Amino acid sequence: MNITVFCSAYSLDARYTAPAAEFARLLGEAGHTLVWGGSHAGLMGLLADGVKEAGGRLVGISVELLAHKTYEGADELVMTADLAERKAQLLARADAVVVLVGGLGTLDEVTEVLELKKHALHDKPVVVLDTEGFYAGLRTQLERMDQEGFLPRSLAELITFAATPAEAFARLDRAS
Ligand SMILES: C/C(=C\CNc1ncnc2c1ncn2[C@@H]1O[C@H](COP(=O)(O)O)[C@@H](O)[C@H]1O)CO
Repeated sequence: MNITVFCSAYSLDARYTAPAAEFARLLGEAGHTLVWGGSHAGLMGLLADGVKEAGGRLVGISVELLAHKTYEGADELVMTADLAERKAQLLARADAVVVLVGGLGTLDEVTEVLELKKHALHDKPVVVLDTEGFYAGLRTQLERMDQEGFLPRSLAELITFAATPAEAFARLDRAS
């Protein structure tokens, strides 16, 4: 499977990096392909290293303005003209989308994927690995949208939350 992962471009504390490394190992050992932003920066680089070391493939979707941060050693590298084109490619290449801890870039990517899913423009699984309850606030906000009639389909159809790398990985298996 091609698994698109959104995650932080920053170097983080071990309580965030360890579950990301574990998820990378699971992906690689299963022979999946990681599709990601194509950078060596922070958690993105750690993830790519882990998938590669465990035997997986890497497809990087980079963007002109961040070309200097490109990961060397991807099996395939796509250079896009702008962030919008990159987001479109990250989704187009995915069989499923996984969200690890991240900042505004990650939030931008996941909200776009959810908005497109809301409009039935795709139906790919979206799984959040909610390490350390990092996404508790986002989850609460989404649940309120669901409960108070702001969503055209149930939240459970749009996105699922996993507490551990193994749980996130198992959800991908069910998606294949
Ligand atoms: C860390 C720095 C620059 C590197 N920046 C990025 N490189 C590649 N991809 C990026 C970068 N910034 C955002 N992205 C995309 O958004 C997600 C990460 O953003 P976040 O704000 O860190 O969550 C990630 O999924 C990428 O696709 C500065 O030296």
